[in-house]
Amino acid sequence: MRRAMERLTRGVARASERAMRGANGGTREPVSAVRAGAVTAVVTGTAASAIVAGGASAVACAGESESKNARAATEEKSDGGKGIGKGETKTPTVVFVLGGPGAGKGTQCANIVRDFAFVHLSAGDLLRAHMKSGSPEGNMVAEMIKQGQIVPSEVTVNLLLDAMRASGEDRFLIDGFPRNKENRDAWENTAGFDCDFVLFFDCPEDVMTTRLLGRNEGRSDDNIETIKKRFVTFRESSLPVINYYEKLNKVCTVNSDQSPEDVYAQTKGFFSKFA
Ligand SMILES: Nc1ncnc2c1ncn2[C@@H]1O[C@H](COP(=O)(O)OP(=O)(O)OP(=O)(O)O)[C@@H](O)[C@H]1O
Ligand SMILES: Nc1ccn([C@@H]2O[C@H](COP(=O)(O)O)[C@@H](O)[C@H]2O)c(=O)n1
Repeated sequence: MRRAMERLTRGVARASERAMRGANGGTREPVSAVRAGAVTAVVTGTAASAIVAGGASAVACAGESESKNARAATEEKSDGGKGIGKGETKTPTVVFVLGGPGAGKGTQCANIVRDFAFVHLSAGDLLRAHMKSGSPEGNMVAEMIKQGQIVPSEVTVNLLLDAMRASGEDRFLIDGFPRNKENRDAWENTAGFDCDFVLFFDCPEDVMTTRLLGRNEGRSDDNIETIKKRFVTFRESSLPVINYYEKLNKVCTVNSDQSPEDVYAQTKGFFSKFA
């Protein structure tokens, strides 16, 4: 684990340099990854799954209650981890947790942590803590969050790696990451291992809007103006990432337009192999 983390840290500087050359806060993702007709569906409030290409795979994943790819990854890991990463004998288990703003990612991660041996790392929480530093970089992060924009990957990946290292653990729910292609590239170029699977909470925008406006945690981005911007960022930059993993049959989709209990009943099925 330690060697994997040291390698991650070395690699992140190189990847960040590459990513930062073209970084613009999350608008570089090709919208072509999203099916054309579906964009309208999202604008009108249809659940995001309507625009994720390869939806059949997601249904298959949900129907199985355990991702085929997650199982395959576990089988590889139980074989000493050979073939994962670059000569590492042990790699962390990572589940990326994605979904629109207010879809319920944090709420469900808390449930998973209670019942399974995972560390929850929220990219948004790490960035919010970082912005309180008052440093120039912290101020930049504060402004980008207020505008609903995606912070350059160098910042986020470093915060995640530091937190992973500090935990001393080897199973992580990484919530709200990767949020765009730049995030994903930075991860791929540095980690040397991919996620086991992506847990995608799918929820209509009108439902998410109501939840965010009722959250009442004093967040600078839980206001209607920023919420609209966050939805645009999600559609344009984050859904293509889900599309990408969908094509790899790695997405486990949960309909999060249900009570928290019902959402969790569906969610925990994907973690049975970790019990
Ligand atoms: N299934 C649900 N039904 C109703 N309310 C919910 C549900 N899940 C979460 N909430 C509430 O909605 C709000 C947003 O939930 P949460 O913070 O978990 O979402 P999130 O996806 O992590 O959001 P963000 O991406 O903005 O951090 C919270 O106030 C939470 O209590
Ligand atoms: N990978 C990420 C994750 C988050 N952000 C910024 O933080 C904001 C809040 O994120 P939540 O997951 O807590 O909703 C988000 O809108 C982004 O501004 C980011 O840049 N990169």
